[in-house]
Amino acid sequence: MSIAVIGAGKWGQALQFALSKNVTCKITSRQRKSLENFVSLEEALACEYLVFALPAQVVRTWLDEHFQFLGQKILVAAKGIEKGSGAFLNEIFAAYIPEENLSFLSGPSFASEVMQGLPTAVVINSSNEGLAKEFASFFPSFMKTYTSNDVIGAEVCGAYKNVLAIASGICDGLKLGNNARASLIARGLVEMHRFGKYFGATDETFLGLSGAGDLFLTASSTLSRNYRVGFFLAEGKKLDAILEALGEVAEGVFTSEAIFELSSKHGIYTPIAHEIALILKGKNPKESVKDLLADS
Ligand SMILES: NC(=O)C1=CN([C@@H]2O[C@H](COP(=O)(O)OP(=O)(O)OC[C@H]3O[C@@H](n4cnc5c(N)ncnc54)[C@H](OP(=O)(O)O)[C@@H]3O)[C@@H](O)[C@H]2O)C=CC1
Ligand SMILES: O=C(CO)COP(=O)(O)O
Repeated sequence: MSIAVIGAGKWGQALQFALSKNVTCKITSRQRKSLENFVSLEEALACEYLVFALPAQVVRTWLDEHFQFLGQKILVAAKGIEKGSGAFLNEIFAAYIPEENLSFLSGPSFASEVMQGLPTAVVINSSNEGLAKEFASFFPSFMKTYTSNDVIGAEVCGAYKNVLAIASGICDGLKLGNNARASLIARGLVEMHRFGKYFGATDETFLGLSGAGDLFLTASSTLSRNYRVGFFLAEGKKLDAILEALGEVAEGVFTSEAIFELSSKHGIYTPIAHEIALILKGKNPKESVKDLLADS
């Protein structure tokens, strides 16, 4: 079998590290990197299995410009909802790849801890159970893999938790305390569930690794890029400067806009995500706290 990771960022490198414990895993990226088994894009695309670790917002353009379906089996490792269109990643990929060849990775998984071989549990989500189990079999023993057929739920959880992580970072940056952060995360889980159910997600996904697990991880750790964006926003730093200094993607910034658009269009009550979108547009975080506390 042959497998390649597309996108040699933090997550792509971590996934290659993990997969290489069991199989020879190639990797390719826009900029050449001195990594073992770094190959050309053409060689990567010729592999039977592909793992996409590109930022969600660039996926559609990348597929348009580079992808040719040759029967490859796909694991999408990105987390986000496309701003502008409000498209989930399964919708974007479905335009290029048959559903039975598509799977999606979710769950609490910081790249930096995977790179240390620390115990991690993830979920591989697909309508094709056999495909999910195939990809699950490639992962090493320190990564416990579950499978699920709730693709929508996994995608909503992976994307929405990034927005809630920004909210949690703001909470801590404003020094609002542990009560406030716990309440915010709990109410955020309710809101994420409400949003996901509207699009057909399954209840238990939100109580598992994809939902509560990834939310608890990302909303309570400075390892999260999204949490750090929120923390620095609360300190009064400008978003552009924060992202420049971060040097890595913070998907919640873009997914926040997508959720704002989708919730407004479909009339879904998502007050926390709504306030994060307003804060990212310049609203004073302290005003958002007052408005959330006043919200009935
Ligand atoms: N980091 C983590 O802990 C985790 C991240 N994820 C998700 O994985 C995805 C990638 O995140 P991560 O790897 O951390 O991000 P990074 O910012 O570390 O890396 C982004 C990667 O995407 C590539 N890239 C960026 N823009 C383009 C473009 N326009 N065309 C082609 N390639 C592009 C870059 O290529 P190059 O370097 O060659 O320029 C880089 O390799 C995100 O959706 C994230 O939410 C999921 C779980 C954990
Ligand atoms: O998705 C992640 C952990 O599961 C990574 O979160 P950040 O993108 O906020 O760093």
